[in-house]
Amino acid sequence: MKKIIIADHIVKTFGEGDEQRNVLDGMSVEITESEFVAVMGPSGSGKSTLMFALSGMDGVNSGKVVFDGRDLTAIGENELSDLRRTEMGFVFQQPTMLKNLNILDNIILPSMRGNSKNAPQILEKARALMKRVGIEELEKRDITQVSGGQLQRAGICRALTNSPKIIFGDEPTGSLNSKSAQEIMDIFSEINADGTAVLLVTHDAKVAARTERILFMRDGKIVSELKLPKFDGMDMDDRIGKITVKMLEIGI
Ligand SMILES: Nc1ncnc2c1ncn2[C@@H]1O[C@H](COP(=O)(O)OP(=O)(O)OP(=O)(O)O)[C@@H](O)[C@H]1O
Repeated sequence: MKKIIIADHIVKTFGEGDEQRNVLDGMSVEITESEFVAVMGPSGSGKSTLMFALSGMDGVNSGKVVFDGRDLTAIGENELSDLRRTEMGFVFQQPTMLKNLNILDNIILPSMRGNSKNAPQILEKARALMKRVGIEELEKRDITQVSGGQLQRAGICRALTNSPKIIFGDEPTGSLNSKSAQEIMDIFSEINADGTAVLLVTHDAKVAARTERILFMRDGKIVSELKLPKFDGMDMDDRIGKITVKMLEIGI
């Protein structure tokens, strides 16, 4: 299978002088096309920093990140931001949306930038996605007039409107109740089943248990990983058990 991301001995340093610290400590990782991956680890172990490095949202001090054949450490900021906009999707714990735009306009805004000639197709895609995640009735609503789960669904539609090759999620279910979290994970599973790679940073074993490879981080390194078969909707307890045992084994 083709590798969509190859990160080779990446180092990311924060702080200066005595405070200087390698938050990513020369780590390497590869993500395959259409993989469903979770990154777990204690607070401060570098999970979000890794996600920022793999997506080119933040640079690295040394090492290389190759995304679909392009070296993110060697291309300019404009090319990088185009690449992020067109080939990657991002979902955060709290979707940042503009208060003066309705849900639909928030969803299409990033895809429209520099691409207004494709407005009809973008609109069509956005509406199809909204239907798929069950928020088609909400397109005219203000972002303050929907629930957290509905807003997160809108965030996922926004991330998918450009048909990215990978979705990065940083604690995407972190602010949702367990029913909404479950529904959002169903959506991520479907997106992945359609062939989009999904990489989720999470503290939640229930979220990680839906994926097929879990990377465990500590002190800026991947210290272990766990592979799981595709989730069949039945074996949740067993998967959570395996993750818990692994975490105990490696002491995180
Ligand atoms: N811009 C920054 N400047 C200085 N230090 C930073 C910066 N961003 C992150 N750090 C530090 O790097 C370390 C790793 O942060 P990161 O957010 O990647 O951890 P994490 O594993 O995602 O943690 P959490 O689970 O709490 O979100 C932390 O000690 C954090 O304080």
